[in-house]
Amino acid sequence: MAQTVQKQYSLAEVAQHNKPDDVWMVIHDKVYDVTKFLHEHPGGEEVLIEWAGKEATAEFDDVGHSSDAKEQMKQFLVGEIIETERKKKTGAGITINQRSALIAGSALAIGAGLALIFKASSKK
Ligand code: HEM
Repeated sequence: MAQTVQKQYSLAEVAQHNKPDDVWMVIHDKVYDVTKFLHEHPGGEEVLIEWAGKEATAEFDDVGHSSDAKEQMKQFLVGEIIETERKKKTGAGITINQRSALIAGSALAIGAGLALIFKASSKK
């Protein structure tokens, strides 16, 4: 099947679909219309309504949705976020996952601290 060009939406456009009878959301820079899925969502309709019109990537990932869920969400795909507003930049920008940067930073700081302690104790 040929790759179709996805419709481009701004975050502001998605934000207008924020009512219980019109629920869009952004997950990994893709736009989903989950209005018809609300009643079927195993995690309940409330969470979907709560994130209506919003960027719900972190929340979606935090649940640890199954590959079945990821397969299922494809049928609700209506487009993608315009390139300038995407979290994951392609081209000039780099992908920064702030959480993993924080973890890596802390690990580095702990490592440096331990190295100092070892250095100090080996001087004795
Ligand atoms: C298109 C979007 C979504 C689809 C297709 C989807 C699909 C599913 C499916 C199939 C499950 C059952 C468990 C699994 O297979 O992983 C599930 C559970 C769940 N989902 Fe979603 N989901 C979507 C978005 C979201 C969002 C945005 C949130 C939170 C803001 C959310 C929160 C939950 C929760 C809390 C559960 C229950 C987990 C449990 O009981 O252990 N989902 N979802």
